[in-house]
Amino acid sequence: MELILKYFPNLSEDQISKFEKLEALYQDWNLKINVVSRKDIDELYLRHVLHSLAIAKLISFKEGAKIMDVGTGGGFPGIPLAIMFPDCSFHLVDSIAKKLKVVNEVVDGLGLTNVKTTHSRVEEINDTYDFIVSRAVAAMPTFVHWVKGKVSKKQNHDIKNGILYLKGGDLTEELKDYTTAKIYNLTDYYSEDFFETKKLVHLPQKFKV
Ligand SMILES: C[S@@+](CC[C@H](N)C(=O)[O-])C[C@H]1O[C@@H](n2cnc3c(N)ncnc32)[C@H](O)[C@@H]1O
Repeated sequence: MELILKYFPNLSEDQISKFEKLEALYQDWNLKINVVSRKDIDELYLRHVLHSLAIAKLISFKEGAKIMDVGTGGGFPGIPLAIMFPDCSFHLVDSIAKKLKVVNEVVDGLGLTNVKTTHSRVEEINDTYDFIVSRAVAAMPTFVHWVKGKVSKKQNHDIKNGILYLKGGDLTEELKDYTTAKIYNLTDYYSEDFFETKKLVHLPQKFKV
């Protein structure tokens, strides 16, 4: 938890309490339904919570913003972001029901009221969002295809609506067709070795003018 406060020192008491509760909730639920690897559970705050919150280093979602987390798995990056931005609504989607069982239990355990979950492939979701966040789900061309038409055209933020994707490694090849993509190195935000190769990609939605 000190790790979170190191980078996000202005959390409210309620946010601190929710972040603190995450560890016990995931430890408990992960024993019943394995959604997070053993090694990752031991380093939950580094590998999952802080990593998810890299998005909050780039953007402060405004009150009322709608965000979808595609392929949320055990709730990342959606749950840490929902704690960080209590005035925004988060839609966490995954195609595997047992993962969402864990997410729903964690959401209930925390008393989070700004999270909705749907068991579905994202292609079946018919709604629009200010931002679509994700981590480790599909290569960018596939992902872009899946979420086409799901980004709202009404702009309310300092950066353009679109995709915010947490990715690792060399992205040159994967992003070569996306000339508007902006890549942020997580080492600009965090000093831990874990983030050395990690990146956040912002792909603004293209709009006809
Ligand atoms: C490697 S896991 C990543 C989970 C989580 N985002 C994380 O970083 O811990 C990929 C997740 O994407 C989900 N997924 C894959 N394709 C999907 C699709 N088309 N629609 C919804 N979820 C999908 C899988 O069920 C799986 O839970």
